[in-house]
Amino acid sequence: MNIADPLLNLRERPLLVICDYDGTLAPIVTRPEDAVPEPGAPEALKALLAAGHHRAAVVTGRRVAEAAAFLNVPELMVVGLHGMEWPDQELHPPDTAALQIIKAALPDAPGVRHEEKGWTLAVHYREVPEPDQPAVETALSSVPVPPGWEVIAGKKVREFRPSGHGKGRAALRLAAQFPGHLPVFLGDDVTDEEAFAALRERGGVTVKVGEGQTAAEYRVASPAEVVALLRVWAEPPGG
Ligand SMILES: O=P(O)(O)OC[C@H]1O[C@H](O[C@H]2O[C@H](CO)[C@@H](O)[C@H](O)[C@H]2O)[C@H](O)[C@@H](O)[C@@H]1O
Repeated sequence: MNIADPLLNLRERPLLVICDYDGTLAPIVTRPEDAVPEPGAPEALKALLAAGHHRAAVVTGRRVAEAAAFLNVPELMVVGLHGMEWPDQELHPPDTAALQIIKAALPDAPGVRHEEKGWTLAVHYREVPEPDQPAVETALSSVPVPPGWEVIAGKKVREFRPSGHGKGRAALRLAAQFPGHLPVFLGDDVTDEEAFAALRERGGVTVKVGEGQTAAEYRVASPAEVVALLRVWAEPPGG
Protein backbone atom coordinates (compact mmCIF):
# COMPACT_ATOMS: atom_id res chain seq x y z
CA MET A 1 0.00 0.00 0.00
CA ASN A 2 1.26 3.44 -0.86
CA ILE A 3 -1.36 5.92 0.31
CA ALA A 4 -0.44 9.61 0.56
CA ASP A 5 0.05 10.87 4.12
CA PRO A 6 -2.30 13.87 3.74
CA LEU A 7 -5.06 11.39 2.90
CA LEU A 8 -4.30 9.13 5.86
CA ASN A 9 -4.14 12.16 8.18
CA LEU A 10 -7.70 13.18 7.31
CA ARG A 11 -8.91 10.80 10.00
CA GLU A 12 -8.35 13.59 12.52
CA ARG A 13 -11.28 15.54 11.02
CA PRO A 14 -15.02 14.80 10.79
CA LEU A 15 -15.43 13.51 7.25
CA LEU A 16 -18.31 13.02 4.87
CA VAL A 17 -16.96 10.06 2.91
CA ILE A 18 -18.73 9.62 -0.43
CA CYS A 19 -17.85 6.49 -2.40
CA ASP A 20 -18.74 5.33 -5.84
CA TYR A 21 -19.56 1.59 -5.97
CA ASP A 22 -18.25 -0.18 -9.11
CA GLY A 23 -14.48 0.12 -9.38
CA THR A 24 -14.23 1.81 -5.97
CA LEU A 25 -15.88 -0.41 -3.37
CA ALA A 26 -16.03 -3.38 -5.74
CA PRO A 27 -13.52 -4.51 -8.36
CA ILE A 28 -14.65 -4.25 -11.98
CA VAL A 29 -15.83 -7.66 -13.23
CA THR A 30 -17.25 -8.91 -16.52
CA ARG A 31 -20.90 -9.15 -15.47
CA PRO A 32 -22.54 -6.33 -13.46
CA GLU A 33 -24.52 -8.82 -11.35
CA ASP A 34 -21.28 -10.41 -10.12
CA ALA A 35 -19.80 -7.18 -8.73
CA VAL A 36 -19.52 -8.17 -5.08
CA PRO A 37 -17.76 -5.75 -2.74
CA GLU A 38 -14.02 -5.81 -2.21
CA PRO A 39 -13.33 -8.03 0.84
CA GLY A 40 -13.62 -5.90 3.96
CA ALA A 41 -15.47 -3.00 2.27
CA PRO A 42 -18.81 -3.40 4.10
CA GLU A 43 -17.02 -3.86 7.43
CA ALA A 44 -14.85 -0.78 6.83
CA LEU A 45 -17.94 1.32 6.01
CA LYS A 46 -19.65 0.03 9.15
CA ALA A 47 -16.60 0.90 11.23
CA LEU A 48 -16.45 4.36 9.70
CA LEU A 49 -20.08 5.01 10.61
CA ALA A 50 -19.65 3.48 14.06
CA ALA A 51 -16.74 5.83 14.77
CA GLY A 52 -19.44 8.46 15.35
CA HIS A 53 -17.70 11.59 14.06
CA HIS A 54 -17.81 10.69 10.34
CA ARG A 55 -20.69 10.39 7.87
CA ALA A 56 -20.67 8.18 4.77
CA ALA A 57 -22.68 7.70 1.58
CA VAL A 58 -22.46 5.78 -1.66
CA VAL A 59 -23.33 7.56 -4.91
CA THR A 60 -23.68 5.07 -7.74
CA GLY A 61 -25.06 4.63 -11.24
CA ARG A 62 -26.90 1.55 -10.01
CA ARG A 63 -30.34 1.47 -8.43
CA VAL A 64 -30.25 2.11 -4.68
CA ALA A 65 -31.68 -1.31 -3.84
CA GLU A 66 -29.07 -3.11 -5.91
CA ALA A 67 -26.04 -1.34 -4.44
CA ALA A 68 -27.52 -1.57 -0.93
CA ALA A 69 -28.03 -5.32 -1.34
CA PHE A 70 -24.41 -5.81 -2.42
CA LEU A 71 -23.07 -3.82 0.52
CA ASN A 72 -25.58 -4.87 3.19
CA VAL A 73 -24.82 -1.95 5.49
CA PRO A 74 -28.36 -0.79 6.39
CA GLU A 75 -27.16 2.34 8.18
CA LEU A 76 -25.33 3.57 5.04
CA MET A 77 -26.99 6.17 2.81
CA VAL A 78 -27.08 5.12 -0.84
CA VAL A 79 -27.91 7.51 -3.71
CA GLY A 80 -28.66 5.76 -7.00
CA LEU A 81 -28.96 6.33 -10.74
CA HIS A 82 -26.11 8.86 -10.78
CA GLY A 83 -27.91 11.13 -8.32
CA MET A 84 -31.52 10.69 -9.50
CA GLU A 85 -32.62 8.28 -6.77
CA TRP A 86 -32.53 9.45 -3.15
CA PRO A 87 -33.64 7.39 -0.18
CA ASP A 88 -36.03 10.08 1.12
CA GLN A 89 -37.53 11.08 -2.21
CA GLU A 90 -39.98 9.40 -4.55
CA LEU A 91 -38.85 9.17 -8.17
CA HIS A 92 -41.06 10.88 -10.75
CA PRO A 93 -42.53 8.46 -13.33
CA PRO A 94 -39.97 7.21 -15.87
CA ASP A 95 -39.88 8.73 -19.35
CA THR A 96 -40.84 5.51 -21.11
CA ALA A 97 -41.33 7.22 -24.49
CA ALA A 98 -37.71 8.41 -24.49
CA LEU A 99 -36.49 5.00 -23.36
CA GLN A 100 -38.38 3.39 -26.25
CA ILE A 101 -36.74 5.73 -28.78
CA ILE A 102 -33.31 4.86 -27.41
CA LYS A 103 -33.94 1.12 -27.22
CA ALA A 104 -35.22 0.97 -30.79
CA ALA A 105 -31.91 2.37 -32.07
CA LEU A 106 -29.46 0.32 -30.02
CA PRO A 107 -26.88 -1.85 -31.79
CA ASP A 108 -27.47 -5.56 -31.60
CA ALA A 109 -23.91 -6.93 -31.74
CA PRO A 110 -23.13 -10.21 -29.95
CA GLY A 111 -22.05 -9.46 -26.39
CA VAL A 112 -23.90 -6.16 -26.10
CA ARG A 113 -25.93 -6.21 -22.92
CA HIS A 114 -28.73 -3.83 -21.92
CA GLU A 115 -29.12 -3.03 -18.26
CA GLU A 116 -32.57 -1.56 -17.84
CA LYS A 117 -32.90 0.40 -14.63
CA GLY A 118 -36.45 1.67 -15.06
CA TRP A 119 -35.49 5.35 -15.32
CA THR A 120 -32.18 5.03 -17.16
CA LEU A 121 -30.56 2.53 -19.48
CA ALA A 122 -26.97 1.26 -19.49
CA VAL A 123 -25.61 -0.44 -22.59
CA HIS A 124 -22.60 -2.60 -21.77
CA TYR A 125 -20.09 -3.88 -24.32
CA ARG A 126 -17.41 -5.45 -22.09
CA GLU A 127 -18.39 -8.89 -23.42
CA VAL A 128 -18.12 -7.85 -27.06
CA PRO A 129 -14.92 -9.27 -28.59
CA GLU A 130 -12.20 -6.62 -28.23
CA PRO A 131 -11.69 -6.00 -31.99
CA ASP A 132 -15.42 -5.32 -32.42
CA GLN A 133 -15.70 -2.84 -29.56
CA PRO A 134 -14.77 0.32 -31.54
CA ALA A 135 -17.60 -0.41 -33.99
CA VAL A 136 -20.04 -0.80 -31.10
CA GLU A 137 -18.82 2.50 -29.62
CA THR A 138 -19.39 4.18 -32.97
CA ALA A 139 -22.86 2.68 -33.29
CA LEU A 140 -23.70 3.83 -29.77
CA SER A 141 -22.57 7.35 -30.64
CA SER A 142 -25.26 7.55 -33.32
CA VAL A 143 -28.14 6.45 -31.08
CA PRO A 144 -30.53 9.43 -30.88
CA VAL A 145 -30.54 11.15 -27.52
CA PRO A 146 -34.08 12.45 -26.87
CA PRO A 147 -34.54 16.09 -25.77
CA GLY A 148 -33.88 16.43 -22.05
CA TRP A 149 -31.67 13.33 -22.04
CA GLU A 150 -27.93 12.80 -22.14
CA VAL A 151 -25.58 9.93 -22.74
CA ILE A 152 -22.52 9.43 -20.57
CA ALA A 153 -19.54 7.18 -21.16
CA GLY A 154 -18.31 4.86 -18.42
CA LYS A 155 -16.13 1.75 -18.32
CA LYS A 156 -17.20 -0.25 -21.41
CA VAL A 157 -20.68 1.22 -21.03
CA ARG A 158 -22.84 4.06 -22.33
CA GLU A 159 -25.55 5.24 -20.00
CA PHE A 160 -28.64 7.07 -21.24
CA ARG A 161 -30.24 9.18 -18.54
CA PRO A 162 -32.43 12.26 -18.10
CA SER A 163 -30.33 15.43 -17.85
CA GLY A 164 -30.15 17.55 -14.72
CA HIS A 165 -28.70 14.97 -12.36
CA GLY A 166 -25.20 13.56 -12.04
CA LYS A 167 -22.72 12.85 -9.31
CA GLY A 168 -21.49 16.46 -9.11
CA ARG A 169 -24.91 17.69 -8.06
CA ALA A 170 -25.35 14.69 -5.75
CA ALA A 171 -22.03 15.33 -4.03
CA LEU A 172 -22.88 19.01 -3.49
CA ARG A 173 -26.31 18.13 -2.11
CA LEU A 174 -24.75 15.69 0.36
CA ALA A 175 -22.09 18.22 1.34
CA ALA A 176 -24.84 20.78 2.04
CA GLN A 177 -26.64 18.22 4.21
CA PHE A 178 -23.55 17.78 6.40
CA PRO A 179 -21.95 21.24 6.54
CA GLY A 180 -19.75 20.36 9.52
CA HIS A 181 -18.03 17.51 7.69
CA LEU A 182 -15.23 17.71 5.14
CA PRO A 183 -16.53 16.06 1.95
CA VAL A 184 -14.26 13.42 0.44
CA PHE A 185 -15.23 11.73 -2.84
CA LEU A 186 -13.67 8.46 -4.02
CA GLY A 187 -14.37 7.23 -7.55
CA ASP A 188 -12.81 5.43 -10.48
CA ASP A 189 -14.79 6.32 -13.57
CA VAL A 190 -15.48 9.18 -15.96
CA THR A 191 -18.87 9.68 -14.31
CA ASP A 192 -17.08 10.52 -11.05
CA GLU A 193 -15.14 13.37 -12.62
CA GLU A 194 -18.00 15.84 -12.25
CA ALA A 195 -18.08 15.10 -8.52
CA PHE A 196 -14.33 15.71 -8.34
CA ALA A 197 -14.72 19.04 -10.13
CA ALA A 198 -17.68 20.14 -7.99
CA LEU A 199 -16.06 19.22 -4.69
CA ARG A 200 -12.67 20.68 -5.52
CA GLU A 201 -14.40 24.04 -6.01
CA ARG A 202 -15.99 23.67 -2.60
CA GLY A 203 -12.77 22.74 -0.81
CA GLY A 204 -13.49 19.02 -0.72
CA VAL A 205 -11.00 16.19 -1.06
CA THR A 206 -11.05 14.08 -4.21
CA VAL A 207 -9.54 10.64 -4.74
CA LYS A 208 -9.26 8.81 -8.04
CA VAL A 209 -9.20 5.02 -7.77
CA GLY A 210 -6.92 3.38 -10.33
CA GLU A 211 -5.37 4.71 -13.50
CA GLY A 212 -6.53 7.29 -16.03
CA GLN A 213 -6.77 11.03 -16.40
CA THR A 214 -8.53 12.79 -13.60
CA ALA A 215 -9.36 16.09 -11.97
CA ALA A 216 -8.96 14.46 -8.55
CA GLU A 217 -6.24 15.70 -6.23
CA TYR A 218 -5.19 12.29 -4.90
CA ARG A 219 -5.02 8.77 -6.22
CA VAL A 220 -5.17 5.29 -4.73
CA ALA A 221 -4.44 2.16 -6.72
CA SER A 222 -7.44 -0.08 -6.20
CA PRO A 223 -10.57 -0.94 -4.20
CA ALA A 224 -8.24 -2.77 -1.79
CA GLU A 225 -6.52 0.55 -1.06
CA VAL A 226 -9.93 2.21 -0.65
CA VAL A 227 -10.74 -0.34 2.06
CA ALA A 228 -7.38 0.26 3.74
CA LEU A 229 -8.04 4.01 3.73
CA LEU A 230 -11.56 3.63 5.13
CA ARG A 231 -10.14 1.48 7.93
CA VAL A 232 -7.60 4.18 8.82
CA TRP A 233 -10.30 6.87 8.85
CA ALA A 234 -12.44 4.69 11.11
CA GLU A 235 -9.75 4.67 13.80
CA PRO A 236 -10.38 7.02 16.73
CA PRO A 237 -8.88 10.50 16.21
CA GLY A 238 -5.69 11.28 18.10
CA GLY A 239 -4.77 7.58 18.30
O1 LIG B 1 -21.37 4.67 -10.36
P1 LIG B 1 -20.88 3.27 -10.20
O2 LIG B 1 -21.19 2.68 -8.88
O3 LIG B 1 -19.43 3.13 -10.57
O4 LIG B 1 -21.69 2.44 -11.28
C1 LIG B 1 -21.42 2.66 -12.66
C2 LIG B 1 -21.95 1.51 -13.47
O5 LIG B 1 -21.33 0.35 -12.93
C3 LIG B 1 -21.72 -0.92 -13.42
O6 LIG B 1 -21.04 -1.16 -14.63
C4 LIG B 1 -19.62 -1.18 -14.47
O7 LIG B 1 -19.26 -2.22 -13.55
C5 LIG B 1 -19.56 -3.57 -14.02
C6 LIG B 1 -19.19 -4.54 -12.91
O8 LIG B 1 -17.85 -4.43 -12.57
C7 LIG B 1 -18.80 -3.84 -15.32
O9 LIG B 1 -19.13 -5.14 -15.81
C8 LIG B 1 -19.17 -2.77 -16.36
O10 LIG B 1 -18.38 -2.95 -17.52
C9 LIG B 1 -18.93 -1.37 -15.80
O11 LIG B 1 -19.38 -0.38 -16.71
C10 LIG B 1 -23.22 -1.05 -13.50
O12 LIG B 1 -23.56 -2.19 -14.24
C11 LIG B 1 -23.91 0.17 -14.05
O13 LIG B 1 -25.31 0.05 -13.84
C12 LIG B 1 -23.44 1.39 -13.28
O14 LIG B 1 -24.10 2.55 -13.73
